[in-house]
Amino acid sequence: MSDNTFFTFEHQEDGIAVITIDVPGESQNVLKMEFIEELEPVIDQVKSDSSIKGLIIRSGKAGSFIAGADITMFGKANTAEDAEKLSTDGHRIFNKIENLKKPVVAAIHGTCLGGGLELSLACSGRVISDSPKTKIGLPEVQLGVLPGGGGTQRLPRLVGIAPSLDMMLTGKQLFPKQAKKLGLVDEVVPEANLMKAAKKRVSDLRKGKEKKAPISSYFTMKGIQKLVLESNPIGRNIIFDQARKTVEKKTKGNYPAPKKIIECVEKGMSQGMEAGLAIEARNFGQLVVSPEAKALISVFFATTELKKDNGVDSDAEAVELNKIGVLGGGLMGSGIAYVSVDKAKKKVRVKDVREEGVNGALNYSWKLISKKMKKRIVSPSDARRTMSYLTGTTDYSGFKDTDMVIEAVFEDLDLKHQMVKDVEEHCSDNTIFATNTSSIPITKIAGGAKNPEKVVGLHYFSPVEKMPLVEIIATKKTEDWVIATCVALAKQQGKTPIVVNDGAGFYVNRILAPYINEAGILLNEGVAIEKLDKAMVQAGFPVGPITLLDEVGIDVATKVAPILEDAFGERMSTPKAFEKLKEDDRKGKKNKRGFYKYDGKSKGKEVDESVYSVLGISPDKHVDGKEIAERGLLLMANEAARCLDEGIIRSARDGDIGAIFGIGFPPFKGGPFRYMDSLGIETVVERLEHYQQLHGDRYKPADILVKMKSNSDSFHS
Ligand SMILES: C[C@H](O)CC(=O)SCCNC(=O)CCNC(=O)[C@H](O)C(C)(C)COP(=O)(O)OP(=O)(O)OC[C@H]1O[C@@H](n2cnc3c(N)ncnc32)[C@H](O)[C@@H]1OP(=O)(O)O
Repeated sequence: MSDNTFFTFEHQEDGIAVITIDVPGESQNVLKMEFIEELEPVIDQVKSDSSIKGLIIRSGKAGSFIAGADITMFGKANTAEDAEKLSTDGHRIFNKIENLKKPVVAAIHGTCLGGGLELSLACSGRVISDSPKTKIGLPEVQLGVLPGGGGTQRLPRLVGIAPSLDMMLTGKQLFPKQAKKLGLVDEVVPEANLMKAAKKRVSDLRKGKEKKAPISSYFTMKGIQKLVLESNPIGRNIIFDQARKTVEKKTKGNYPAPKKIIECVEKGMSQGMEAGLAIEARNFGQLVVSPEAKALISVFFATTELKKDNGVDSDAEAVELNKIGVLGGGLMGSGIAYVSVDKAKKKVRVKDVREEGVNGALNYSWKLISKKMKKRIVSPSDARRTMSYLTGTTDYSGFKDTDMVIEAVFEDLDLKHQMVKDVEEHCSDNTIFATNTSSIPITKIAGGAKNPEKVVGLHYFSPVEKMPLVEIIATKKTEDWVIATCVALAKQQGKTPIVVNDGAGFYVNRILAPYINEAGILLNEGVAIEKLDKAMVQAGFPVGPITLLDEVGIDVATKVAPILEDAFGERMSTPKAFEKLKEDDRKGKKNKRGFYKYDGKSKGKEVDESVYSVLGISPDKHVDGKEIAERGLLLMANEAARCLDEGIIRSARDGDIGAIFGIGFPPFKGGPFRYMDSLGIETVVERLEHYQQLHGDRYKPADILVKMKSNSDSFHS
């Protein structure tokens, strides 16, 4: 047995050699350059040593095969050529593995992502554990780069062009059974049998019993048609054209990586492996140094940091929550109950004043859980067990032993005060009272509380099961352990939490308001509805501001607006357009009366032109889409800067993540603070002043920006 820094190499008596990867000082195995340098001579040794009949590559870490190339290496590459070399060095060693005339089997348990999967694709066989910890995929696109370890070449050759594009363009991670079905792996076995299965595969490969990986179900199940489509140039062109169209529709040209992935696969399939690898390395190099990749990588590291953050400046510890009460079985309450039972595995008791409300909440969870059951992500017995955590009531029975109660009732201060009183009466003195209000300051809700130190805001976004952010709002009195407990719960619910201080609109709604208001002002000036939406979608938001208003509800927005106007004055005043539409009983999608038509007759999305007559305008004003986008982005960023200055958010990092995960701020810009940094604070101030002269003081640059401009500062180092 020989020891290396990154792995041990063991030549066993049965003639099989085993490499056990265990990168020191890391919880996940990651591929570093030094690892490649260490591995190369060992592969040469395997090749030349005739007593070695086959090789198994496995991990020595629990729950992590290999999480990919070490992403920190990307930041150290100063030029595209530096980054290209990372890829070509990887290619050299992976080619050596592929070209060994001996079987090499990857024994995979735990995360097998990016470069980790690419290493295993260079092997002649792959066996994986059936553990829920085992996930397999090429997530590089989410970092703004592409699989640079041969993935764009080996994956399509193994599973087919269309399925490989699907994996690489979405970055999706597959569970073991899905990977097997796709033909990506040969065998799924219990973790305890992994090495036994790997050895058997080596032996079978030696005997020629298993020359090839099983044919992907993509070919076997969907039939010969697809095989024909992929095996001739005309058919392949159809697939690539379709992929390009889908990518363009989704990315609006804002993300360069997907296009380059398609190019790599296309060239590789038509010009051969060598040419494919060359273009892969070149494209990888260019992407690594692109501003989009830098922004997306910053989002990855910010999210990773937040996983370890307890949300407070002290070392306060979260208390264990055994049972959670949820007040209100509406959309938000149902969603909160679902993530609490299904993800956080907590006992949950839902209370609603109406029986139908309780049933609605239980059904909501059941629908989502049975969907997972149908997809075989959970077994029927697991699904039943999860549902058994969830119970309902129309009174406070079963609330005495709740450790936390989350209220999700109407946005009415008196009602919230009643909830606080009820919880004090029916629960214990230690029960945390969390409110899911999106607009009422938490300090006001805590006003009449006996234990205001246990009152906290827990602001989820709709739909709860999909939206990744939770805003945790602390008042001056909220105790640190209460905040730390909410942070821990949100993480268990699969969310990324940011802790903010109490203030009108908290953080997310506060920065959203001027952006939405600007759309209202432009609309009132005669800019067409679809133009406003298109400009922001083109800029990288998932939906435009007007569509968002229809989704959230014009009534809801106009309820939050006066709170913000009271707190911040004229710069937040509600545009006349929204008031007029509210008077016209337009609530948006929910009452099928909004900016768009919801009559079921319109083809696609159609503007409800009657909005213009309600507003007394004709939509013929021309404002360039780029200007619309810049105005919205600058107003949002300017307000974000004020939030940082006032201590509403704890850091620029939290502000970036809050905006991306809560609003859909374009991830390729890295969040409002990275956006301002990338423009340069001087430019931000100049652009705001330019619009201030044209449109008034709502564009006045935040004090912090003016200060930063004179010191040539940036938010992130
Ligand atoms: C050439 C190639 O094609 C290019 C590539 O391979 S690019 C990389 C592709 N891989 C990825 O994108 C995976 C990124 N990692 C993840 O998604 C998640 O970390 C994970 C699912 C692997 C594990 O998640 P989780 O268990 O919650 O652990 P998490 O807290 O995120 O990570 C643990 C540690 O591993 C680090 N880490 C994980 N993957 C890493 C990577 N690829 N590079 C560097 N560090 C990584 C994290 O930064 C964190 O470090 P820390 O403890 O010092 O803060």
